[in-house]
Amino acid sequence: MTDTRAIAADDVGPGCRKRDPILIARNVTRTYGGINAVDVKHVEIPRNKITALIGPNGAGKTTLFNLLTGFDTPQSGDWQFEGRDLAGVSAYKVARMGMVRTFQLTKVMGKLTVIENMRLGASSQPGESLWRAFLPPLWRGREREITDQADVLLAKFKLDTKRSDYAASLSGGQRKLLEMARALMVRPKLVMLDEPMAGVNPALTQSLLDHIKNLKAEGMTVLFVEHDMHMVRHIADWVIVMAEGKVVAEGPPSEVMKDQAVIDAYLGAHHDVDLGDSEGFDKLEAELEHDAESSVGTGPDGVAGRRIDERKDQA
Ligand SMILES: Nc1ncnc2c1ncn2[C@@H]1O[C@H](COP(=O)(O)OP(=O)(O)OP(=O)(O)O)[C@@H](O)[C@H]1O
Repeated sequence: MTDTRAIAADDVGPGCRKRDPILIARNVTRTYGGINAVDVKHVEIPRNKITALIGPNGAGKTTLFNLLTGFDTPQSGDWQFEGRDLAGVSAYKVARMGMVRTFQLTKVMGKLTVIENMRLGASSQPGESLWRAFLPPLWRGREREITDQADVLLAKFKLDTKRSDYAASLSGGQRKLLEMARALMVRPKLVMLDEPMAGVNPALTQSLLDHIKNLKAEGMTVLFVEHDMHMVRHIADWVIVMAEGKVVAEGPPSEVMKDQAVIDAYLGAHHDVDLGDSEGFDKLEAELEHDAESSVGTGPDGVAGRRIDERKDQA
């Protein structure tokens, strides 16, 4: 059933409190030379919603992703994921705690096969524990589990036919799918996608959109950076806008696109972005309505291979 309760806990605006935040960040700053790449006083990401992080080039979106996921270190600030402090926690551990991210330029390993890439994404590898290494039945069992989970995901992302191909042979869009599928190997709670649609051909765009919507349908939270405003309007429940390192606006997509601070932020750097036009958006809606590929609501096994009854137990 769709959750129609308000996302914000108080007045909607930059830095507003959420009814049920999964991630809370305070006073996070990062400077490069004299530039304030990120200067975020307070931001909260709502649980089990799709939040778009938008803003003109150089606004600090990717830097904020890097800081929150342990790929970069801020000058100041603290942030909690599911109530646990993450400042100083390595990227590897952040992912194992259930917060994963993908990159603007995909980081799949070209010289490994698709299935090998998937296996690398698993939360614990058989070789990681010394005593397990001395007990072959234990690590063989875990290896089988990892491979089975990877195969389920590859089938869902329609990459199963590419299983033994080198990742380098995939198209840009397929690499994005592989990176997303690999991120799901840790059965995350929060999935952060940096420009998931960039460089993806129109045939795969619909499939990617569906996968993002499926993540939410299966109980996950999504935070994504995107420049395509029609995509944002189509799938986001909430939009956070950054400019010059700060959060300058946030709210539901239809409201945010009308916000003067957002229009001003974009007019400086992004003349080509059409924030108000709904024609393209309506066309996209119509196309997706007839999208036979849509897999929202598929069977008891979700995209992440976690059974729906299992997720209900955790709720
Ligand atoms: N490694 C770095 N060294 C120096 N400056 C950097 C570095 N990374 C980011 N910056 C600067 O920090 C600011 C924020 O950059 P960032 O890439 O986070 O913006 P963005 O909103 O993700 O932009 P885009 O939409 O173009 O990806 C920019 O002024 C950028 O030049």
